[in-house]
Amino acid sequence: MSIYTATTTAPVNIATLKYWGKRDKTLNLPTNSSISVTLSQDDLRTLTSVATSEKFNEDKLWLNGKEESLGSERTQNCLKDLRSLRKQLEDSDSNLPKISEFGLHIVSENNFPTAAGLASSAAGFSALVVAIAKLYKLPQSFSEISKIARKGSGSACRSLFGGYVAWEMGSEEDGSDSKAVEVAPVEHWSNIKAVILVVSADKKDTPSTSGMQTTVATSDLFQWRIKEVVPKRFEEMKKSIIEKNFPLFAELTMKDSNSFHATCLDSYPPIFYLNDTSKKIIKLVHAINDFYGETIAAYTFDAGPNAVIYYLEENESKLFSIIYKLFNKVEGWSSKYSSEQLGEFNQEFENLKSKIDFALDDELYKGVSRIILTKVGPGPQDTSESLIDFATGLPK
Ligand SMILES: Nc1ncnc2c1ncn2[C@@H]1O[C@H](COP(=O)(O)OP(=O)(O)OP(=O)(O)O)[C@@H](O)[C@H]1O
Ligand SMILES: C[C@@](O)(CCOP(=O)(O)OP(=O)(O)O)CC(=O)O
Repeated sequence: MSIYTATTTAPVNIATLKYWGKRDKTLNLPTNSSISVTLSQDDLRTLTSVATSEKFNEDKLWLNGKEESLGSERTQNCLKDLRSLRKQLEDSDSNLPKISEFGLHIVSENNFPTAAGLASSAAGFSALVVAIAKLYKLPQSFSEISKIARKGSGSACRSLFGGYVAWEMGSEEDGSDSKAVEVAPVEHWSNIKAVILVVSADKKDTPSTSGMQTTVATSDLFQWRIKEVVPKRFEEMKKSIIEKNFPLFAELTMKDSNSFHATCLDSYPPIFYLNDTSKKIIKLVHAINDFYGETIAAYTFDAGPNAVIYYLEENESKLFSIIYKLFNKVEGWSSKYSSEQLGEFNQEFENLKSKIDFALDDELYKGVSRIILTKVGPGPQDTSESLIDFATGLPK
C-alpha cells in the first residue's frame, strides 16, 4: 500500500494586542484585529506528522501519545476546507492521486503543557493545517492557509508566520478577508526576548471561547474597546514594530493586556483570569521600569494567570538582576544559563541593592511553578523527524 506522509513544526504565539470577541462563532471571525509575537520553537513547539492512504478508512488523531477525538466541529471544518482545496487540484490534473478521499492519520506532540494557557491550541491547529497542506501539496499562500487554521482556533492563524504577525479582522461575512499577515519577520527585530512565568499549569476555569462570548454579550466596556481603542492601537503597534520602538511597543502591549482583562472583569458574571501572583508581577514590572527610568519590560497575560514579559536582549542584565533575585528558586534558569552567568545576575543585584526603592516580595516565587526563557522566533518549519511509522501509517 502507498502511504503519503508529511511533517511540520509550528510555534506558539503570544498576542501583544489581544483577540477577544467573535462576530461569527462558526467561522471564528473576530470583533477586532490583533497582533502577536511568534515565540522560538527551541522552547515551545508542536510537532505534527500526517499520513494518508487508501487503506485508512477514517480520520484519527493521536495527541501527546493518546488517541483523541477528531469530532469537534472546528477540527472538522479545517479538514473539510483542506480536502476541498486538494479536490480542486485533483479535478484539474487527473494524474494526481485522489488522496482527498482517503482517511487521515494525524500524530502530534507538544513539548510543553497542553491547555494550560500557553497557547497550545494556536501551535496545535497551525501545525495540523500546515502539515495537511504540505501532504496535499496545496499551492495557496500561508495567508490563505491561515484562514483554515483560524477556523480551528482564532489565534492559530497567527502561528502560520514567524516574527511579528497581524490578524486582520476583515469585513466580509464569509471570512474571506480575515487572515494573518506578517508585520515584520524575525530578522527585522530579532533581539526581543520573553520570560514566561508559569503561574499555574492547571487547566483554566473559563475557556477562551465561552469567556469571549460572555464578554461580547454583556460588557459595555468591550464596545468601547473594539470601536475606539483597538483600531488606533493596531496601527500604533504595527508602527512601533516597524520602527523598533521598544518603549512604545511595551506600553501599548501592557495597556492592551490591561484593557482585555478589564473587559473580562466588566463581563457579567465577571471573568477573572489574573490571580494575586499575576497582579504582583504587574506591579513588579512597573516598579522595575520606574526604577530604571525607562520602559525595559512589558507584561502581557492571556486567558489565564501566566505572565509573559517581553524585553530587549540588551536590557537582560538590568531586568534579570531583579527577576532572578526574586525567582531564583523556580525551575527553568539552568537550561539557558551557566552558574557563572547566574552569579553575574546576583552580582548585579548586589550592586543595585542599596538603590532599590520598592519592596521586593521574597514570597512571590511561591506562586510561580516554572520559568520559560525564550525569544521571538520563526514560523512553521520543515523537519526530517516524523512521528509516524512509514510502514504502517501508525504512531511510532
Ligand atoms: N498539537 C495539537 N494538535 C491538535 N490539537 C491540539 C494540539 N495541542 C492542543 N490542541 C487542542 O487545543 C486544546 C487546548 O486549547 P485551550 O485553548 O484550552 O488551551 P491553550 O491553547 O493551551 O490555552 P490558551 O488558548 O488560553 O492560550 C486541546 O484540548 C486540543 O484540542
Ligand atoms: C486571550 C487570547 O489568548 C485569546 C485567544 O483565544 P483562542 O484563539 O484560544 O480562542 P478561539 O478562537 O475560541 O479558539 C488572546 C489572543 O491570543 O489574541
